[in-house]
Amino acid sequence: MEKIEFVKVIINNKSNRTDREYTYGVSKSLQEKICIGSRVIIPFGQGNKLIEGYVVDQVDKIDFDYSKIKYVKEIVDEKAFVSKELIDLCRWMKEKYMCRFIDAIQCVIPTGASLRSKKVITLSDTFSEKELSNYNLSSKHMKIIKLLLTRKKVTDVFLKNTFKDIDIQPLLKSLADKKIIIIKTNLKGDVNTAFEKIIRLCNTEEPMKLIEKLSKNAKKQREILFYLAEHKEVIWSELREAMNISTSTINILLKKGFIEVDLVKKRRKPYEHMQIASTKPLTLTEEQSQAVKKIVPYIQKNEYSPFLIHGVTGSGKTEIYMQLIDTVLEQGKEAIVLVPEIALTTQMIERFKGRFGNIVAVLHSKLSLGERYDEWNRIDQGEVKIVIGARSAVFSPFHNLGIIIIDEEHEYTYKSEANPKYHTIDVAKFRCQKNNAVLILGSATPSIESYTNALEGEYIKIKLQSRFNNNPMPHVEIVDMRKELDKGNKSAFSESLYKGIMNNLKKGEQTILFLNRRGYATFISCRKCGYVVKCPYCEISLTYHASSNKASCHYCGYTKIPPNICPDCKSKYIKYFGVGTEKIENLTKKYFPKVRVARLDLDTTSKKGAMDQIIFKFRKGDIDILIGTQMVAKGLDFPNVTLVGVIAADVSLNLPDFRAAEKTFQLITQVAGRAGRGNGLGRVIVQTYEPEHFSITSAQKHDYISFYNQEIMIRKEFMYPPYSKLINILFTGKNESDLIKVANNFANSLKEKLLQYNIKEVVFGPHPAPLSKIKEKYRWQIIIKSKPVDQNVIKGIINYMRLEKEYLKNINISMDIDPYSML
Ligand SMILES: Nc1ncnc2c1ncn2[C@@H]1O[C@H](COP(=O)(O)OP(=O)(O)OP(=O)(O)O)[C@@H](O)[C@H]1O
Ligand SMILES: [Zn+2]
Ligand SMILES: [Zn+2]
Repeated sequence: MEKIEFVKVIINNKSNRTDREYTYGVSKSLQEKICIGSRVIIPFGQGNKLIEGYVVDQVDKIDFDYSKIKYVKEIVDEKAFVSKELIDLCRWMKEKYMCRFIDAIQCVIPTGASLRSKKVITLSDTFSEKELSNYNLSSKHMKIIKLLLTRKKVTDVFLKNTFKDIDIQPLLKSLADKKIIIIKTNLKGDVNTAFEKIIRLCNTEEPMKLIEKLSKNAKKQREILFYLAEHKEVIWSELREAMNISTSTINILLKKGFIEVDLVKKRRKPYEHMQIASTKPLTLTEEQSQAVKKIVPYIQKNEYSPFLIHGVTGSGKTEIYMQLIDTVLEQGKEAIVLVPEIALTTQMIERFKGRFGNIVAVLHSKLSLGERYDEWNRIDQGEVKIVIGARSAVFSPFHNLGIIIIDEEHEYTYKSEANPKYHTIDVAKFRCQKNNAVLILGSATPSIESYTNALEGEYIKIKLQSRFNNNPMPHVEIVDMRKELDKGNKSAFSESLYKGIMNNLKKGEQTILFLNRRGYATFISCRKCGYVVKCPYCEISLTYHASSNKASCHYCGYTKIPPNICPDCKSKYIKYFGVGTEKIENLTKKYFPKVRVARLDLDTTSKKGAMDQIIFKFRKGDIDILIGTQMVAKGLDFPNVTLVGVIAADVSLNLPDFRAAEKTFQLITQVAGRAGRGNGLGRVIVQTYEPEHFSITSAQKHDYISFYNQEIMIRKEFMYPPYSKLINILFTGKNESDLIKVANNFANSLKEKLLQYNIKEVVFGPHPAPLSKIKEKYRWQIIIKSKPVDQNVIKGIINYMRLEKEYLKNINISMDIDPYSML
C-alpha cells in the first residue's frame, strides 16, 4: 500500500473561520493506517490544543515550509470512520447547500459520536493524605480532594455539576500547580459502545462434579450451576431476572472458580421485542408485476437509474419495494427505505422485518443515542442489509448500496430545516449515482418538481392506476361551510359529516378525522379591543391547550396560563377562536358519547412508544374514531376505515406559500386515500370555505393530472419552481436595527455584483420573514428568484461575499437553497 505522508483535515469546530482544510503530516507509524475518512486527533491553534478532525483528502506535496508542519497525533478508530464515498458526498453538500464542511460531516456520522474534550482529574502519585496539612488548603480545595479520595477519578463536568456555585477552574489550577492532582484532557464522545456481562461455567470440570462440590445448603448456587449447565452462556442481566439472584451469589461462584465472566460488545437493538409474523412475497397484480419487471433489469445492470412510481393510494407500492429489494439482495447489495414520518416507520418495520427478518435496521430520531449508534455500526459492519428510516437514514453507511427508495416522495419532511438544509432526494440522487444504484421515488401525489422531472425524462415514470384489490377510489363529497352557517350550523361538524360518523358507528366501521392544527383553540383574543395573546419571544399567537389549561407557543415552547381579563382594555370578553385537534376530540366525545376516541398529534405522542400504542389500538379495532394532524394523513393502512372527514381543508390553503395549493391537494388526496382500503367502500367528506378551489375539486375527482396542469401554469406565470430557482437568505439577530443594516448592505452589494454578470431583478427584499421573530430573535430574509441556469453564478458570488467581509457579530446568516417553506 502506498504511504500517505500528508492529509487534509476538517476540524470539528462550529466556527466559520475554521471552515477549511488544514494540512497535517503523518508520522511513519500511522502512514499505513490513515486514509480518507479517518477520524484523527490533532494539535490545533497556538496552544496546540488536541481536537478531533476528519481526514478528507491526502496530498503528496505541500507548498509551505516542512518544518512548520504539525503531525496527526492519533487515529481514533481501527478503520476509516466514514467511507470515502460519504466524504465526497459531504464535499458536494458543502458546495450545493453552502454549508460548512463539518456540518455536512455531522450528517454522516452518528449523533453523539463526536469527541469533545473533557478533563479527567486524578490525585498525583506523589500526593500523600498524611501531608495534607502542610499544603495550607482552603475548604473548597479540601472538598475536591475528599471527593477524589473516594472516587479516584472525576471529570471536570462532574465537578461542575457537583459544586454548582463554585468556580472550580482556579481551584483545579492551584491544586495542579501544587502537584496534588493531575489533569488530563481526554476526548470523549457522548455515546459509547455498550458492553454486557456474559456468564458461563468454567470448562475445567464436568458440571455435575462442580455441583457435587457444593454444600447442601447452597441451594441458590446449585440452581445457578444447573441453569448454566443447560444454557451454556447467559447474559448476566437475564440470569438475574430469570432466577432472582444477587450479585453476591455470583461473586461467590466466581471466587470458587466455578464460573467465568466475559465482557462482550452489546448491540442495543430497537424493535427487537416486537412480535412480527413472517410473510412470503404476495402474488403481484398485473400493474405491480409490470412495474417490478420494468425496474429489475436496471438493478441487474448496475447502472444509475431513477424512477418515479406514481401509484394511487392503496395500489400496493410497498409490495413492489419489497420485491425489488429481493433482487438487490441477490446482487449482494444493500437497500435504504425512507419514510417521511416517524408514525409510519412502525408499519414499515413490521412489513419489512416480517419479510426480511434480522437484516433490517432502523434509524430515526426517536431512538436513543445508544440505539442509533449501534444501528449505525450494524450498518457499517455489514450486519444488516436493509435500513428503514426517516430523512437522515439516507446517510446510512452502507458500502455497497444497490437501491434507495423514498416513499411518499412529495413530503416536505424530506427537506431538512436545520443546517445543512439538504433535500433528501438530492442526496439520494448523488449517492445512487456514485454507487450505480437504482433510485425509486414513490407517491400517489408526486411533487410538482418530481413530476416535471419525470415528464422531461429525468426519471422513468411508472404508473399504477388501480388499487391492489380493484376497489374503487373513495367517494369524495365537498361540503361548503358557508352554507352550513347560512343553515344556522355554527359547529365544526357539518350535517353531512355528523350523519356520516353516526352511520359508520352503527355499521361498526372506523373513522378518521383530520385537521392539520393541534391544540384546542388556535388563538385567544379580546372581543372588545382585538388584543391577541402572543408569545413574548416570537411574533406568534399562542395556542390554547385545554388539557393543561395553558397557552403555548408552537415555535419556542413558551407557555403561560391564559388571562381572564384583557391585559389591554381590562374587559372580560376574552374568547377562544380557531379549532384544533384537541377541541375536535372534545366535540367528538360530546356529540358521540360512549364512543372510543383517540387523538394522534405531537401532544399525544411525545412519550416514547405512545404513538405506536395509539396506532396499534386503532388497527386492532379498539378505537372507533381517530382524530389527528398530518400524522394520520399518509401511508397508514387500516382496512376497516371507511370514512374520512377533513375538518378544514383551508388550513393549508391559506398559508403564505407558493406551494399552498400543492400541499392542500396532497393532504386531501392522501387522507382520502386512508378510506376504503379493505373490503368496505370508502367515503370522504371535505369541509371547506373555498369549495371551488382547483386543489380541492381535483382531489375530489382523484385527478392528479388535472391538478398538475393547472398548478404548473400558475408556476410558469409567476416564475416559481420548477421554472425558477430560489435561494432564501435568512438573517437572524436580537438587535433589529443592526439586522436590517446588515441585510440591506448584503442585498445592495449582491445586486451590484450580479449586474456585472447581467443578472437583474432577481433579488427581493430584505423584508421581515413571515415568522418575523422567533425565540427573541428577529428574522429578515432576502429571496433570490432566478433562472435555473444562473443559480451557480449567484451561489458563487454569495460565497465570495461571505468570505470577503466580516459581518457584524451576533447576526447569523443562513442559506436555504431550493427552500421548501419560506416562513
Ligand atoms: N399483490 C397484492 N396482493 C394482496 N394484497 C396486496 C397486494 N399488494 C398490496 N397488498 C395490500 O394492499 C395494502 C395497501 O398497500 P400499500 O400500503 O403498499 O399501499 P400504497 O400504494 O403504499 O398506498 P399509499 O400511497 O396510500 O401509502 C396493504 O395492506 C398490502 O398488504
Ligand atoms: Zn381588550
Ligand atoms: Zn415563542
